[in-house]
Amino acid sequence: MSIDAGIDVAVRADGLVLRYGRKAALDGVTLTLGTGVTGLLGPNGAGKTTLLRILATALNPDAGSLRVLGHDPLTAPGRLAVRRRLGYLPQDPGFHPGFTTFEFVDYVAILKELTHRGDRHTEVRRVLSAVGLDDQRRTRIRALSGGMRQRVALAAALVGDPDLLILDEPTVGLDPQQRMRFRELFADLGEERAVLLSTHQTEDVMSLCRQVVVIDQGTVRFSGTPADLAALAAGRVWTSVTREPGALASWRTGTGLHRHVGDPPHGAELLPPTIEDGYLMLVDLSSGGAP
Ligand SMILES: Nc1ncnc2c1ncn2[C@@H]1O[C@H](COP(=O)(O)OP(=O)(O)OP(=O)(O)O)[C@@H](O)[C@H]1O
Repeated sequence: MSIDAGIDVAVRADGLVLRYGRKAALDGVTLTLGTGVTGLLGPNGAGKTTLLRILATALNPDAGSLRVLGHDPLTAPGRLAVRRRLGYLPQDPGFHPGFTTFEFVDYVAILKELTHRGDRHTEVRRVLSAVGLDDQRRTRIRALSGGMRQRVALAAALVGDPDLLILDEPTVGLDPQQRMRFRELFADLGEERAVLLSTHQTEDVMSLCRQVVVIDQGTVRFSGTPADLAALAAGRVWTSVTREPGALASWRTGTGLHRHVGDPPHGAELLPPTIEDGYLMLVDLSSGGAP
């Protein structure tokens, strides 16, 4: 992909601010996204959906500058150019429950300016097949399970083979087999384009993402590789038979032993850190904590 004046950059955001009333949901977010899958982690209310909506041109920031696919989405022509090359899976896709799966994705394809009926229907079949919904084309959306609806929403985001995919919690509600399938799909998609996905699943980030961005209270707390995120907790994860009240986080695992993240006592039995441990070192646990 060579989108931004020959540079492999899909998104360049600088100092994005978005306020709801007096509360800043984003308080100066700066980030760069290139080809590959980037995971966006953060506690509930951190500003993930707000950021994705701005990148997807559904919301204008109050301050800051933005380039998406080489265009300025804060101008009308720039916004149109971005929308033509963007796939967006919002948290609430606004399904019409009376539509069949095919009708809904076809409707999205019409909005995406696929005007030739035959070509459009071929594209709709392609994306439904990509998400494993060949057999549900004629099923009404109201009759689909939550996980299947999620697949319909992803199919809609894939219409037109976009250069940038913005996915708001795409694996929510999926069973482990489907999650694995989605990971394969995202990894394939990320080979040639930029994919940004927000998630609370740290395993998705570990197994899939080239880059991970952590936001908390509207600011970027970390940007780097998943391995670098895990490394933040190196030497700070340990196990013992008893609970440690002084740890940042401490829980009894299925083996009966306790796992702790924080400052280990002298002589503690250290464990290799996961990205969840690194994440716990970053976010303010009093604000909610879970990724
Ligand atoms: N339309 C709105 N009006 C007022 N406040 C809002 C609105 N949308 C979001 N907020 C607030 O902005 C902050 C960021 O919300 P956002 O939905 O971006 O967080 P998030 O990281 O996506 O959370 P989650 O993980 O729970 O989906 C939260 O404090 C939220 O309450």
